[in-house]
Amino acid sequence: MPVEEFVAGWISGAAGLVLGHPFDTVKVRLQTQTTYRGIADCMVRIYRHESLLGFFKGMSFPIASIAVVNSVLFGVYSNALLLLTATSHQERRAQPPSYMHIFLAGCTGGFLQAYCLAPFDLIKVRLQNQTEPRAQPGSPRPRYKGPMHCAASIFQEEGPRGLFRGAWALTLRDTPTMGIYFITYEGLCHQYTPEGQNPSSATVLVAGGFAGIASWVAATPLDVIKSRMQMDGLRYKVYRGMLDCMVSSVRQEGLGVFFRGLTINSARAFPVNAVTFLSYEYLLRWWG
Ligand SMILES: C[N+](C)(C)CCCC[C@H](N)C(=O)O
Repeated sequence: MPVEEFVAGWISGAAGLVLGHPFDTVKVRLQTQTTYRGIADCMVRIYRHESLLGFFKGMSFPIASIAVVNSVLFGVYSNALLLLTATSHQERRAQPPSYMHIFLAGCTGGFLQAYCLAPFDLIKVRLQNQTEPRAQPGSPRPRYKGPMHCAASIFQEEGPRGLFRGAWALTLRDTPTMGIYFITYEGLCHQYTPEGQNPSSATVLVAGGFAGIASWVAATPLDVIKSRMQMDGLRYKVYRGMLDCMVSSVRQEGLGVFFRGLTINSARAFPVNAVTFLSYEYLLRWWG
């Protein structure tokens, strides 16, 4: 089994992650808290109240876990294509796989990575939603002191299953949309690359960027539900399940609730995924 894809997936994911985390924090706050009037208001208030560090809350765990998550995504995707089409990463330029195969391989990668991602994503969302400024004498203490404390508290208070809160919504969010992610990327690369050649850096950047945006547009409705389910159970349980969360969110806030965070997420998705795909492609070419 080719392991290069797993390692390339890990490094490229980490590069994208650091770049996108500040945007991600704003997105999560907009999706789960109703006190912000918009992106600018949220940014200004995070900066004033929590300083620049506020934007980087909850980042350490994703950095540690991206090794597993992105390497599973890219590794499973590439190896699934190998199974479906009997072509390696290099050979696929000359013999491009069908879109059906790309979609299926993407969905498989998305499905499997969702399970690895679920507990890490939950902890990230809980930490991102802590609005208290960094420890200053006399200031209110945040609920969780850090990622390990957060994980241990969830385990104690909500049981082992608590760590997988929102995992269903996350799996439903990622399975089809990872198919969309890879189809958009491969489709755009194919469109703008002469037969049999490797795509240029500019093509990879643009195709990666649009793959990020397209998949996030499709993923946003379930992303909102996922984030809300993850925050649920913290103090008291509001939702009886995913469907209940959807229905009561729409009842209270209208259909627009499904698009919360879409603008900031698209702005984040372009650079993050451009960098992710560029480093992935270059690492594989370098090793190949
Ligand atoms: C499929 N879905 C839209 C959920 C994610 C696709 C992009 C994943 C990337 N690591 C990022 O954070 O942007």
